[in-house]
Order: sequence, then C-alpha cells, then structure tokens
Amino acid sequence: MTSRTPEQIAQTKSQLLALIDELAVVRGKVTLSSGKEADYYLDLRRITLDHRSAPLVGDVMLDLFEEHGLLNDLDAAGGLTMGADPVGTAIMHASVQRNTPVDAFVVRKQAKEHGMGRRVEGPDVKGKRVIAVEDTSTTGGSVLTAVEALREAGANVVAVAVVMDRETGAKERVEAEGLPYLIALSTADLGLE
Ligand SMILES: O=P(O)(O)OC[C@H]1O[C@H](OP(=O)(O)OP(=O)(O)O)[C@H](O)[C@@H]1O
Ligand SMILES: O=C(O)c1cc(=O)[nH]c(=O)[nH]1
Repeated sequence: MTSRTPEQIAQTKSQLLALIDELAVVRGKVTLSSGKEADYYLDLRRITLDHRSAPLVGDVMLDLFEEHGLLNDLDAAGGLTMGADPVGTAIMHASVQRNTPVDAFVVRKQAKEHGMGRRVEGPDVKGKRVIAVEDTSTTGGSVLTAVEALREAGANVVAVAVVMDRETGAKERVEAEGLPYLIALSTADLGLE
C-alpha cells in the first residue's frame, strides 16, 4: 500500500491535465485509427515521452488502480504497441518507487515471425493478473485487440485502463466484454467535445 493523500492524488492529476492541455491537444480535422474523422487529436505521445509528464502518467495510473483495489495483486500492465508502450513503462517505474512492483508488457500488432515468435513481449503473462492500458481510446478497438492477445497468451485480464478517454464509445465496448473500463482523465476535463 502507498500513503498518497487525496491532495497529492488530485495535484498529480491536475498537473498532468495542464500538461496535456498545453502539449498534446491538436485542433483541426484529423483521421483517427478507426478511420473516423474528428475535430481534434490528442497526441499523447507528446506526454508519455516527455520527461515532465511521463512520471505523472505512472503515478496517475497507479492511483487509479489503487482506487479500484487492483494494485496490490497486480502483476503487469501494458497494451497494444505503440501508444500504450510508454504508459506501461511509466507504470512500471512508478510502481518500483512505491514499492508495489508491476511489470510491463508490449502487445505486438502481429506475432513476430522470427526469434521467439511472441505476440506479447516482456515477462511471461501466462496465469498473471494484468491490466490492458491505453494512452487514449476512441472506439476501444485497439485495447480490445490487446485484451484478445493477452487472453490467448493465458493472462487474466482484470481491467482496461486509459490515461485519457475521448467519451466516444470505448467504455461501452469494453464493458460489453465484461471488463471494467477505468479512466484517469477525460476530454470533458479539458472542455473538449
Ligand atoms: O480506441 P481506438 O479507436 O482503437 O483508437 C485509439 C488508438 O489510436 C491510437 O493508436 P494508433 O492506432 O494511431 O496507433 P499507434 O499507437 O501505433 O500510433 C492510440 O494510441 C490508441 O491505441
Ligand atoms: O482514435 C485515434 O486514433 C486517436 C485519437 C486521439 O485523440 N489520439 C490518438 O492518438 N489516437
């Protein structure tokens, strides 16, 4: 268990939100991963790969897991490459700082065709309690691809967790698969629709 106070938790969240607003919101017509069009883009790689915000991402996600009672017996977190990759490693590094170690993994879009031929890279997830994470979700299609690959690899997926949800159907799709959908921040927190 950690001893983060509600004030610390709220402060980390608001610092991360301010950095997302400043660095990651790109306004204008854009085509999304799903092929849909949108009026803005969240380039969260500008957050998860920035030395100021990456540690905040780890803390905010661990606070979220703890709030939902999922941190104590969690083995690993990660998701579909590549947006989820630095989220998984931020969680791993922050977990070591808190003395609640969590491994990371990367789900490849396709299994590697040489070497070990693995789809899920990192310490073996078979029989492990894992959370599938995302930087952002729109339809939830990417994170559900990760969930499917994790289940095929024998992992026990206990939840999906997203740094910033766009409120465009991912929650409903993930919950329809029987998984809790946890969000740290939402585009509504930025006044985006
Ligand atoms: O909920 P969805 O509709 O699946 O959209 C969200 C996905 O889109 C982005 O990744 P992208 O597909 O652009 O690929 P990348 O991570 O390889 O850059 C983002 O990192 C999520 O993975
Ligand atoms: O749906 C997507 O592809 C998407 C939306 C968004 O805001 N940010 C992102 O990285 N991907």
